[in-house]
Amino acid sequence: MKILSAEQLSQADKETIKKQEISSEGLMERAATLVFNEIHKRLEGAPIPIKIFCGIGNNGGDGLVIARHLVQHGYHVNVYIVNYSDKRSDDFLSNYEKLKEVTDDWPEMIKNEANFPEIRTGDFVIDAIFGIGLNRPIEGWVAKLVEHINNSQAFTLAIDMPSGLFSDKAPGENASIIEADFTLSFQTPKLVFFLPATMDYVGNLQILDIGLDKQFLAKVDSNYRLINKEEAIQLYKPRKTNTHKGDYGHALIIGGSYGKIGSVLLTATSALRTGSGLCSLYIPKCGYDIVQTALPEAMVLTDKENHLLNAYPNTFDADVVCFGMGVGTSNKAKAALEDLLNSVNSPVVIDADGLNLLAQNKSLIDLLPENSVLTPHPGELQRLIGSWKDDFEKLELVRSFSKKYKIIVVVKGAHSFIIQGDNVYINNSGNPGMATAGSGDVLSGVITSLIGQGYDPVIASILGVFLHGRSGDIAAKEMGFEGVLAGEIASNMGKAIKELYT
Ligand SMILES: NC(=O)C1=CN([C@@H]2O[C@H](COP(=O)(O)OP(=O)(O)OC[C@H]3O[C@@H](n4cnc5c(N)ncnc54)[C@H](O)[C@@H]3O)[C@@H](O)[C@H]2O)[C@H](O)CC1
Ligand SMILES: [K+]
Repeated sequence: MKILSAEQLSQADKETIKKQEISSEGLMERAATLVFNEIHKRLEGAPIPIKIFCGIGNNGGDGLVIARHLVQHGYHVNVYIVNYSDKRSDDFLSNYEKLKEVTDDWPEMIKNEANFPEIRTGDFVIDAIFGIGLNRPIEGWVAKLVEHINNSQAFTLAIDMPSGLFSDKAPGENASIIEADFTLSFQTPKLVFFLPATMDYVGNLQILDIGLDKQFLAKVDSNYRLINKEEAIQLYKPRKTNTHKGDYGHALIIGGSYGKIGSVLLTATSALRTGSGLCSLYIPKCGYDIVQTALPEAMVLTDKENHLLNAYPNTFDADVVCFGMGVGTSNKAKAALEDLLNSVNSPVVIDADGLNLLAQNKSLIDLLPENSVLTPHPGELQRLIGSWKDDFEKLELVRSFSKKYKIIVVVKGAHSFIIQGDNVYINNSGNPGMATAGSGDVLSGVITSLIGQGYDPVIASILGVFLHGRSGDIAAKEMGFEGVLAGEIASNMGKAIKELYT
C-alpha cells in the first residue's frame, strides 16, 4: 500500500471532488460516516460518555459529523470546540449548523484552560482537533489541553491522525501530541505511524477507504510503501512440481565463535526452513559437533582455528553467502570478512558482528558486491552511518548510504524498513515477542535463503522481513509474546509461507 504525504492526500481530495462530482462537504460526510460506523459497530449503543474535541478545520468538521450521527443514534455525546483560531473552515461551519439541528446540547467552546472539561477514566474521547493540516507545533493552552486529555487515561480515538503529529516530518522535541489508543485514518497510512519515535502515539491503526479517486491513487508517485500480505503474496514464487533441490540454491552461512555457535545454527535452520535446497556452514572447529548434531540437514566446514574464524573457504561454490552472526570483531574475524569480500562477486548478506566489522573498517564497505543486503538494528546502523537527530534524518542518511554503495539496508525495528536508494518499504508484520535473542539471526537466514532461491535481493529482503514477522506472529499466537524463542520463528517459517497463498 502506498504511503502518501499530506500534500498528496489533499490533491487526491481535490481530484475526487472534481471527478466524482461530490462536494468537499459530501466527502467529509462520507469519511466521517465511516468512522461513525466503526464506533457504532463496537459500542453497540452503550451509554458511555463520549467527549468529542473538535478543532476548527476539517478534522474538526469530521468530529462534528461523527457527533451528529452519534447523537442521532442515542449516544451520550458532549462536543467541545477547541477554538484555537477564528479561521473556521467552510465544512466545519456547515456541520456546526447541522449539529445544532439535531441537539439542544450545543457544543461548548474551549478558549482557555478554565474551559477544560473534566475527563474521567471511563470516558470515550474522540480527538478531532488537528489532522493532516497541522503546520506548526501545538502551543499554549491547546498544548495544555492535549496534556489534559493524555493525563485522563480515558480511551482515546484519533481521527485521521493523533493531533500534534505531522504526517511527513518529525514532531520536534517535547511536542504536544495526543496519545491515542486507536487511530482511524483516511485512505492511506501516514509515514509517521511507522517511525520509532512517533508510532506509539497511534495505538491500534485502521485505515478507512473513503473512496478517493482510484486513478489518482494508482498513478501518484510515492517512495514509501507499506508491506502487508497483499503486497507480499505478489512477490512470492511458488515451487514447481517437477523440481529438485538444485533449484533452490545452496546457502553458505559464515559465522560463530566459542559460546556463539547458536547464532549460525539459527541462521542455517532458518535458511533451510525457508526452502534452501542446500545449506552449508563455515564455522570455527569448536562448533562442529554442535551443528552436526543439532542440524543434520546442514553440511559443515570448519576453519583451521578452534574458537574464532580467520578465513573464508574461497574455493567454495555457494549461490549466496551470509556473514557475521556470532563471529566477533577480532582481527581474525576481520581477515575472514576481507577474504570473503575479495572473493565474491554476487550479493552477500551481512549481519551482526559483520556489520560492526564494516563499521570499524569502512574501506571494506567499498568491497561489498552491488545489491548486497545489510541488516542492522539501530545500534549497528549508528556505528555504520553515524547518529541522527530524528527518524527523518535517519531515513535520509540510510538512503544516501544505500545509494553510495549500491546496497540494500534493512533497518530492523518494530516496523523494519527495507531501503534501496530512494525506495522505502515498511514492514507491517511481526509483534513484540520477536524482540528476543537470535531473532535477527533468523531474519538473515530467511533473506539469504530467498536470494539463493533466485529472488532479487531487494525482493528477498522485503518478502523475507514480512515472512519473518508472520512466522513470529504464528509463534506468538501459540507461545505468547514473552514465550517466543527465535528458533520458533525459524520453525514456523513453512506455515508463514503457506499462509501467504491460503
Ligand atoms: N483529504 C482527505 O483525505 C480528507 C480529509 N478530511 C479531513 O480533513 C483534515 C484536514 O483538514 P484541514 O482543514 O486541512 O486541517 P486540520 O483540520 O488538520 O487543521 C486546521 C487548520 O489549523 C491551522 N493550524 C495548523 N497547525 C496549527 C497549530 N499548531 N495551531 C493552530 N492552528 C494550526 C491550519 O490553518 C490548518 O489548516 C484531514 O486530516 C481529515 O480529518 C475530510 O474530512 C475527508 C477527506
Ligand atoms: K485528530
